[in-house]
Amino acid sequence: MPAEPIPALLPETASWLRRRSWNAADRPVHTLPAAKRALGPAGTVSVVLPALDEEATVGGIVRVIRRELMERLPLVDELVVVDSGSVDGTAEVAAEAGATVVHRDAILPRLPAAPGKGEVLWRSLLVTRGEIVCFVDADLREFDPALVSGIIGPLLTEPDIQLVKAMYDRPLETDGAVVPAGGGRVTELVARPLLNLHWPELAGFVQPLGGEYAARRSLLERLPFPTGYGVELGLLVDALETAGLDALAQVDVGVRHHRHQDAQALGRMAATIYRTALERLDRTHRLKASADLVHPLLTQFTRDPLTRAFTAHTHPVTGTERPPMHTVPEYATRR
Ligand SMILES: O=c1ccn([C@@H]2O[C@H](COP(=O)(O)OP(=O)(O)O)[C@@H](O)[C@H]2O)c(=O)[nH]1
Ligand SMILES: O=C(O)[C@@H](COP(=O)(O)O)O[C@H]1O[C@H](CO)[C@@H](O)[C@H](O)[C@H]1O
Repeated sequence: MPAEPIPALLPETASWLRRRSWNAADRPVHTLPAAKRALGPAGTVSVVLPALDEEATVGGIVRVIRRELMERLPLVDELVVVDSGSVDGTAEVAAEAGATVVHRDAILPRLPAAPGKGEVLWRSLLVTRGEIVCFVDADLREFDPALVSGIIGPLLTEPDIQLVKAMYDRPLETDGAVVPAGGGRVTELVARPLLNLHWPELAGFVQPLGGEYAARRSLLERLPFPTGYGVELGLLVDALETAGLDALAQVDVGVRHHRHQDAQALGRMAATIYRTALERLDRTHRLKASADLVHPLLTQFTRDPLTRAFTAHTHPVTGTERPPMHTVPEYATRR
């Protein structure tokens, strides 16, 4: 029995992985201010933290960005926390740490704010000035400034790049227990399968739902923003359709520690993401009538223990099924 051929990524996705998947160390942070200066106004950078009840973590993130990427190295020009309707001390803590804090209701008041992360990311474009906009979640712990400088780097040095996603290990850390690479549950169970089957060009993204990504304002201002948790999948798919795969990139920035929601909350997130995907499948006519026209491969990533690089593993997604048993002749004569 000949061995089944090992399935592989789409050629353009494999090529993309070789040319557009980097490490933060590829662009040492001390070299970036010169690249920024050379760009002039096109090199201005705004960092935006969407924050809903993040008083426990937002201050630490703001302080590190200010100290490392505004004071020690002039990389970031403005640091804005958009308060998404917090009822805790998020606004006070963020302001005390040195961020500009804007409440979502103060932005475009003629349009009442919808609940959700995407809503505040969208509104942030109205109250920031940078030509490069970098989104960072406000629930991160042990925040490493490379999560910002790593994804800004390509936008300061590669004119053709328009959007850069961070990639990182995502340990699942709950109640003192740590499951290495256990995080990104909606990514692994919903988003990655959806993207692989319907947008296989994007199968090379290690963290398609990651909350740390940077993009040129000239791209972001042309894209719709799903107002809830569909924003990451929506922006990634729409950036592919608008700018093309070669305008997208990802950078390995190490590890990301964040607060984890429970399974019921992630179920609501998954439903929103699935709906966001369905709307785009319909909009771009990718929703194939026949199931055998979806791309039948799933590519997952693990970090190689020796090279420490993310390594792709591609698996077939079988869609075969058997006919109703009553149509099988032997069934009628069975004893
Ligand atoms: O309605 C919302 C929901 C979330 N967030 C922020 O968006 C980021 C990511 O949200 P969350 O941590 O809930 O998502 P997870 O990382 O658990 O998927 C965090 O900074 C949240 O404070 C927000 O601003 N408004
Ligand atoms: O990637 C995921 O599966 C979810 C949940 O992560 P965990 O399972 O709690 O580590 O987290 C992401 O998804 C959200 C929706 O796109 C983003 O808004 C978050 O920034 C991101 O952390």
